[in-house]
Amino acid sequence: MTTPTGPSPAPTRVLVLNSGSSSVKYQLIDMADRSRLAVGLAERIGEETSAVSHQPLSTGGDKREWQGELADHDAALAAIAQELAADGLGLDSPELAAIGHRVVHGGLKLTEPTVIDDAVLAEIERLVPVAPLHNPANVTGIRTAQRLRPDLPQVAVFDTAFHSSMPEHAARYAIDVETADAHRVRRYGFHGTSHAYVSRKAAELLGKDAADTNLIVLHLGNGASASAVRAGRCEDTSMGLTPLEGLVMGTRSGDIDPAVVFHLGRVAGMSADEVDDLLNKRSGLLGLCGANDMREIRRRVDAGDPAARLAFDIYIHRLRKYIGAYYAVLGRVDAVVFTAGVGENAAPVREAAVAGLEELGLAVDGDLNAAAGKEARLISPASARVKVAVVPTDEELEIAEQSYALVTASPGPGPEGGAG
Ligand SMILES: Nc1ncnc2c1ncn2[C@@H]1O[C@H](COP(=O)(O)OP(=O)(O)O)[C@@H](O)[C@H]1O
Ligand SMILES: CC(=O)OP(=O)(O)O
Ligand SMILES: [Mg+2]
Repeated sequence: MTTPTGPSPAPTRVLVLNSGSSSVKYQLIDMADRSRLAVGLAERIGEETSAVSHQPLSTGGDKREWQGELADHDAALAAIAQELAADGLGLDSPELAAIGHRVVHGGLKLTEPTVIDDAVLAEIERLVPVAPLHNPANVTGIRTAQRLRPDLPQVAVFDTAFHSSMPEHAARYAIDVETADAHRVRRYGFHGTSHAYVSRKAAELLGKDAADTNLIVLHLGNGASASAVRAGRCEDTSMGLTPLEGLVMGTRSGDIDPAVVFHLGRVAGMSADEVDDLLNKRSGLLGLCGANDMREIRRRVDAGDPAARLAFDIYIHRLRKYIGAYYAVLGRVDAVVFTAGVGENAAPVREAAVAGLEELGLAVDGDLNAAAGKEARLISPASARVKVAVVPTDEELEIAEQSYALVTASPGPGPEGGAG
């Protein structure tokens, strides 16, 4: 057999950046075999105690961790680039095919993975007011990556994309249509990359065709959202115009009577920005009991702390309301699926979320639920009519898949493919 000679092989690696308000999660993935070459996290950006943890998986090297000050996202990306370069995986590598960015809000126009140009970046910036915790960090991540590799396609994959299939009766608020349309006030939904990925994996786990599968997907991380998925399409989701609506989250209130905002303005003299800050950053589990990490809340619940107990109960009550609502939206449910940090790890949350719902065909098996695992798995008894599943999300792989597919897509019939 001869070794073919000719041009060097096309690049197959994608660097995925998931920039949050104070952190950047990243993964370098080789799409030739979907292997992770490196994964890492820069956190507490903007504080003196910023930290980077980097795991070079391709070399089998040990995890490297250090603390120091990363003044801003620019500094964080420079540190990430340095860590990658130390393993011979630097951003200057000719093997990089694209950088894929998680972008939280794409609005009405950006509903597909998109190669970022000036107009796309301007649109992501225009949407900052409706994703104030997320889009600014996404913009910084994109700008810095563009500066480091101006020649490389930068691809945006939007959290809102999967939910753009929502029917109008789920996407619209019941407010004056002209006002809503003039200001594009409607429900967009978020965490869509996760809901899409987890829905596909859940159908596989159930051994069913996605086209014949109805799911309630519960993405419970720091931000949290539920979605009703019929045949692989989103029919409703709990987040709305912004990632504030819906479930109780780490620091966000989720659903409240909108009149709370006017009331606080009138009786507490709070400005719109102050209420925004209250509901996004000082509410949810943190506002209720002073902690937003479910592990700490469970420890305190087990120790008999009443504030933690009430916070947990409020969190669960809201979750159960959405399970009931989406059961009714879908009519028939094949599975309730838990994912993200809390959903994948917190057995007491999963147990409490479906406790007493046997009449709806829902139950968890105590042993299966308690067993830790990294794989997609069923935790309902074999006899359950509606399955309950834990499916680890993988937003980074999904972003890499979509970015790579976009930059390697055939541009249409060329000289070889044409009728000639
Ligand atoms: N073993 C665990 N038990 C309970 N909660 C956990 C566990 N591990 C992680 N979590 C929760 O997961 C949350 C983070 O989830 P994650 O999906 O990583 O969120 P995000 O992507 O929004 O940062 C943490 O705030 C923590 O409450
Ligand atoms: C949209 C959103 O809430 O994202 P995260 O959970 O990463 O904060
Ligand atoms: Mg997340």
